Amino acid sequence: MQTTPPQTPPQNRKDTELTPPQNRKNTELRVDTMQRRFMLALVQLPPSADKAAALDRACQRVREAAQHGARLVVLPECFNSPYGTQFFETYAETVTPPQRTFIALSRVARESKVYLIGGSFPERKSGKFYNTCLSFSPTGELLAIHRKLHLFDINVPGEISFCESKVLSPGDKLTEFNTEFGRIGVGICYDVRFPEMAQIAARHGCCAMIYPGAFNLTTGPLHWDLLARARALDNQMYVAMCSPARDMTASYHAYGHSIVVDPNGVVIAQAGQDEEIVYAHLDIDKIREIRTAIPVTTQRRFDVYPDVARLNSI
Ligand SMILES: NC(=O)CC(=O)C(=O)O
Repeated sequence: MQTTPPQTPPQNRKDTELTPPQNRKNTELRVDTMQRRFMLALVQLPPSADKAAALDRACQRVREAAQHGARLVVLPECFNSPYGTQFFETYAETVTPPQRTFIALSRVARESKVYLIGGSFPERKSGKFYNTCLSFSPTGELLAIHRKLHLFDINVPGEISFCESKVLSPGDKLTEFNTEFGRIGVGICYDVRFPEMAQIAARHGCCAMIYPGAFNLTTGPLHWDLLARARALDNQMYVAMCSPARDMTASYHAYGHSIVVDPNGVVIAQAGQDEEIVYAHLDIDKIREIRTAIPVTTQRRFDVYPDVARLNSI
């Protein structure tokens, strides 16, 4: 985690540098310049063991989303590798130097002129492995690297047992970046279960929290929608979660149902279980309206309980 306050003004900063809360007016939406309405697309792709084919298909669908007017496009968790600890080392790539996945995502973001939150892929770095999401600008510039902070280690007896930490290491920082629509926070899948991340992003002025994710047939029906709605309502911000499509022949059965929730906690777009692109208009003014009507953002009692954003100050 970064410990010294960055000097660069937020609008000129690119990636994961976060202004410490004490230097910023909390709860202010970061909409300085800006375009107040834009289209988000979640690309729900089928899982594939063929990395090159999956990457091609992802790029093709990003172009399609851009042609439909999307300005921010999101891919699913592990979109070009099977999701399983036995696969991560085989499919892993480096970010430095950039390898195939980085190069293809950067190129398609540039060619399609979209912001791209490139799902995730297994990353190899200094002898360790991470579940990593790269975000690119419409010029193909790398804006942010998010390494899944909370690893998916669960055991629901008789249902599902998964232990990402057998192979993966956790990331160690929060991820936000600026766009002309507003500031965007990024997490990966299991990260959505940890409300502090979204809360901090909201208090840093983010308009949306975006999670590439791959829930399963046990936790998906139970928690997927509920978590997306909870993070959105608690923080009066947009929340989107982008899943792989379901494939019952794959080793991991993803839930699907990619979802976009508005700052009232209302689901405004949702996929089924198959391959699909879901579109939603995000309206920055709506956040302000909702926060004005039900002003919990400014009614917090930090005199009684601590400001979590300060506790997690980076
Ligand atoms: N796959 C994940 O990281 C998380 C998940 O499936 C769950 O939280 O449930």
